[in-house]
Amino acid sequence: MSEPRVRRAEIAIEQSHVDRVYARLAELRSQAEAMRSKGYEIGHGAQREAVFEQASMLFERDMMVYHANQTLASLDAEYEGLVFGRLDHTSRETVYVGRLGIRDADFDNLVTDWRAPAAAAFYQATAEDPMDVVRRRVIRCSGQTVLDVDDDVLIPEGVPDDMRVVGEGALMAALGRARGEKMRDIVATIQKEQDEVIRAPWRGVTEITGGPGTGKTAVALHRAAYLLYRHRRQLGGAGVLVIGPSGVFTNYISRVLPSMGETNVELRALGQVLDGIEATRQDPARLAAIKGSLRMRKILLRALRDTPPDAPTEMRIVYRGEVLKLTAKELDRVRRKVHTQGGPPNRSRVRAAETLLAALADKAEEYARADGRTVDREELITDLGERLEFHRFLVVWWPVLYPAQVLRWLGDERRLAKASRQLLDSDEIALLAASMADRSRGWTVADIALLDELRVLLGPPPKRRRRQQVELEAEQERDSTATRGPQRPEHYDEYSHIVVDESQDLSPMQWRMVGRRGKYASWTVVGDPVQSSWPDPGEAAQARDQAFGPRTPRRRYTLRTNYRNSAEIFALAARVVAGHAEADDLPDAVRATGIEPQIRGLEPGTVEGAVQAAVKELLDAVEGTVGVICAMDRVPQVSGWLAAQADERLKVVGSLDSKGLEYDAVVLLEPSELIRESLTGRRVLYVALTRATQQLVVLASDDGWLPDGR
Ligand SMILES: Nc1ncnc2c1ncn2[C@@H]1O[C@H](COP(=O)(O)OP(=O)(O)OP(=O)(O)O)[C@@H](O)[C@H]1O
Repeated sequence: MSEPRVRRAEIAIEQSHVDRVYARLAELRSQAEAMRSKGYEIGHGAQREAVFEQASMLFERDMMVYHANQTLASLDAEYEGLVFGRLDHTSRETVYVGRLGIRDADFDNLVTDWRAPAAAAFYQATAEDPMDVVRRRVIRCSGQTVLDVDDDVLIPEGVPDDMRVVGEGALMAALGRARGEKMRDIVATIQKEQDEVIRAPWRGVTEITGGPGTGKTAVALHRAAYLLYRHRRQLGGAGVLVIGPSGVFTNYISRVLPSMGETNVELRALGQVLDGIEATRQDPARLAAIKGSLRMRKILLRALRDTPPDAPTEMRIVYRGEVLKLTAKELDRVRRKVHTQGGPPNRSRVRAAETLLAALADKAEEYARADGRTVDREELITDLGERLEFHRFLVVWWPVLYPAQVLRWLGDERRLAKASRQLLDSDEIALLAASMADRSRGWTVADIALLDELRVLLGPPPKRRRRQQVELEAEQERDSTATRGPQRPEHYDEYSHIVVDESQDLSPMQWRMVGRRGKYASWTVVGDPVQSSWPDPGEAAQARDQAFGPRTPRRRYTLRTNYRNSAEIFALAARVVAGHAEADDLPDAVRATGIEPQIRGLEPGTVEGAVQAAVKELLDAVEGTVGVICAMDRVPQVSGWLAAQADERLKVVGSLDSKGLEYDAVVLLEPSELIRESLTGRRVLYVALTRATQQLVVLASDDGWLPDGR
């Protein structure tokens, strides 16, 4: 038979299996729906029963409805193809591999879940170690239709006469395909080195390093899905948290886990870790470096111990006809005493009251001594402690404090200077105070870690005040940022597994924030030191080690193949970062396209037109997305230039927000500006240069960004 006829025949064989799978899926769906209705019926019946029976029935109903809903959610998830692989073993047994495991009515496997041990050979078998697999087949579907098949023969001498082999290069075909707005899963083409990381043991810390495009993010997400499948009992309850650098990024990766049937993983950007607030704005590099450094912890601690701006500066209270007066200095002494006894201020109210009463008693004794009298301290303390006026004073002098409020105090330069003695210089103080004083623009991503630190340092407000806190913070955010409904209202610390992507960029304060959520967790940590935009890696490493805990075992994997960029594009990126990375840190790009990246000079006054022309050209040249990457503060201007080019495939992003993203084609505007705006200049430029899969146009008015200016 000719090759096209063989291919058609093989596609037809796989189509008949895929049809059986979908028919069975429809049956399972209606069973799940029936179970859900039955669950609701039990609930209705229960209303008429005795209370204890009602409770157990309601529980049963909840479980049934829960399970039915879970099943329906995973059956309904959007997939590009439920069945994507097939293994033919030497024993002639065949195993179909897919996103879910499905059995027929006789309990025989129709599809094996990709995460099950029986599917491991799909990813791990090689010609050297074929694991009894004669033929590995990738099946490409659109909806329920098989479009193509692609085979690898692992034991050529084991191919039986009636087995046909079609095509080659499922991976290359997948890499060459156009990119959409959201990342796709890679279950059908996971490579062996990646599979090893995905299936690594769940305990401890698994570190994944590798250059751009090596699949670190894809691997980390598939690992989350794998771990939940294999260790749901240990990990499912407290849940899995995935932390990404930005909301744009979490949105980009949001479809990967649902497409594998996992809907219970929480994705959060660094600006969204704190419930109720969503920060998207980035600070300029110098300011971000101050806010992210460990010095801030001490500054915050000093700030919250300072006298609140509205606190009264004097106390007067009448006891037995005599005015007892505490001056500002004396009140400060009392405040210091309460703080030095430790404990978060919101939990130290009672101690504050006791210390204040003791100071009043001291004062009364001091007056009495002068007149040769004595004072009954106990009586004084009981009497004053029960007075309404005393409590009225206490609530304003030792108010319940909220993180947002204390952080705003630092907008007062004098107060900040006091809190940052010997920690910040005067320029840094001016910069930080100006940022905290500016209420018009809401919080930045770096502020979230500070708010979280304060949350812990201040301690929880009394219960009835918590609602007020949410309202206060919401009110402060209303103008500039959107509020999110709290998903996990308390118990922040209970995630069982945390995935941190782009971990090279977490500041020490962000590591503290994330570490707080993983006190008992195992970790998957993804990063590439060469792409780092954080200026003090030593301090960040220290905070990271603390987040993991001192005795947590670690294992490290390095991925070395760049699946994203064409070899031509990556060669330019590698040249630009050469002096800032060891050759061993740079991956190999596997796919050549024959299209070199273009570098076009810009003359003054031609920038807008040049951007518009390059964008138009690239939108015509590629089928998928086109990204325009520029310096962070240029984004509004460039978006304005492209407002008329209404095309959903076009996105404008600032350099820092381009982390982790990818486009079919990229226009990179003024690379020297990217270097200047960041404290780790070339590394950020390297990130921007490695976002394109097919075509790259660099528009530059100078050559300073190229090594040797060439
Ligand atoms: N085995 C694979 N099969 C198909 N596509 C793959 C495979 N591995 C990686 N890719 C693709 O390569 C691209 C890069 O992957 P990913 O974004 O995970 O890389 P990364 O290492 O996180 O990159 P960066 O550090 O630049 O953010 C994605 O489009 C991903 O789907």
